[in-house]
Amino acid sequence: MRPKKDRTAVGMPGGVFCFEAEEEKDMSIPRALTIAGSDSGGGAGIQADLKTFQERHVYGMSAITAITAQNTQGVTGIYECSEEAVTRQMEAVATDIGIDAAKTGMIASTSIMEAVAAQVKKHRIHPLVIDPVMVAKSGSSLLEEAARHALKRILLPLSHLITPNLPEAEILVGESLDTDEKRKDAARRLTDMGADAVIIKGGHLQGNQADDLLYDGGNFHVFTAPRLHTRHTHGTGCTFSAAITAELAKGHSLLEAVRVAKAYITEAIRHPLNIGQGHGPTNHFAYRHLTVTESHH
Ligand SMILES: Nc1ncnc2c1ncn2[C@@H]1O[C@H](COP(=O)(O)OP(=O)(O)O)[C@@H](O)[C@H]1O
Ligand SMILES: Cc1ncc(COP(=O)(O)O)c(N)n1
Repeated sequence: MRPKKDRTAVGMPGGVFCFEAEEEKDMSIPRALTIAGSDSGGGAGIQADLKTFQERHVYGMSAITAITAQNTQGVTGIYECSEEAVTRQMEAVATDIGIDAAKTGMIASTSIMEAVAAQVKKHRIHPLVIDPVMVAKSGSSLLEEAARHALKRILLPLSHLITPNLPEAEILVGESLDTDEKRKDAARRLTDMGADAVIIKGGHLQGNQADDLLYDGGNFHVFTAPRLHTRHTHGTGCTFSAAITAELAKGHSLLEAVRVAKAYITEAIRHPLNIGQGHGPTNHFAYRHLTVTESHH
């Protein structure tokens, strides 16, 4: 791309300049869609997903299922979008731009799940990562109680990967998962219910490790990281599943996608931004700095 001699760009503070559009050339940037709730505080949901897509060099698009009034201290309002609003957003991006991979986050009701599933099938959206968001870290419910069963029936069978945290996995299989064997069995059962693959995240485990257990339908893989002692873990699950989705959009294998996502989320937690007075967000700049540092050695 060539720098453009553009009067609006030249002379902007910070030496900003823009590039001439190469209209006829397919830039072939991978495109990823997030179907999730908006977090006004910018730490979780749509905002975390789009920041992650951008950092992973993927073109990000969104279908907003609900607007939450939220900050690092909690959720003060939830305003659900209509099924029509969700359908039209998905239809708009699928028919024009195209989707290389998609993820779901907060989908609060059965009727919106049905609308999402219809669009996924109609436009053959694949691979689809399902983050079965149920309760915010601050304690607010983000999924109607009655819709928990619908999530298993409607969304789970469409998923290339489902990414429950420990409490979500326990709800999905209906029992406590306090041993490695039980977690392995739960992962197998979730694939029996229709998911191609399952990763049970380790953020809620006891102990010094935050290890995630992946079952790819044939084998188990454990992605390890030390438990980082911080209260700034708002949006970790959203960030992790968005990073996996971004790598899948590039055509990478599931194992490679999870490997990159685990490194990304670990750095994003390791270097907190200290934003807000409660549970602060993940740091999307951290992995960039890590890779830049690595390339200098
Ligand atoms: N304190 C922590 N230290 C290191 N990794 C963490 C920590 N908390 C969460 N993670 C990691 O962040 C990712 C998201 O997990 P988790 O927090 O369990 O999801 P959720 O946000 O859905 O509850 C996983 O890879 C998990 O291992
Ligand atoms: C809109 C929205 N989506 C997802 C989460 C879950 O994130 P967390 O469990 O880190 O609070 C959230 N709080 N808000």
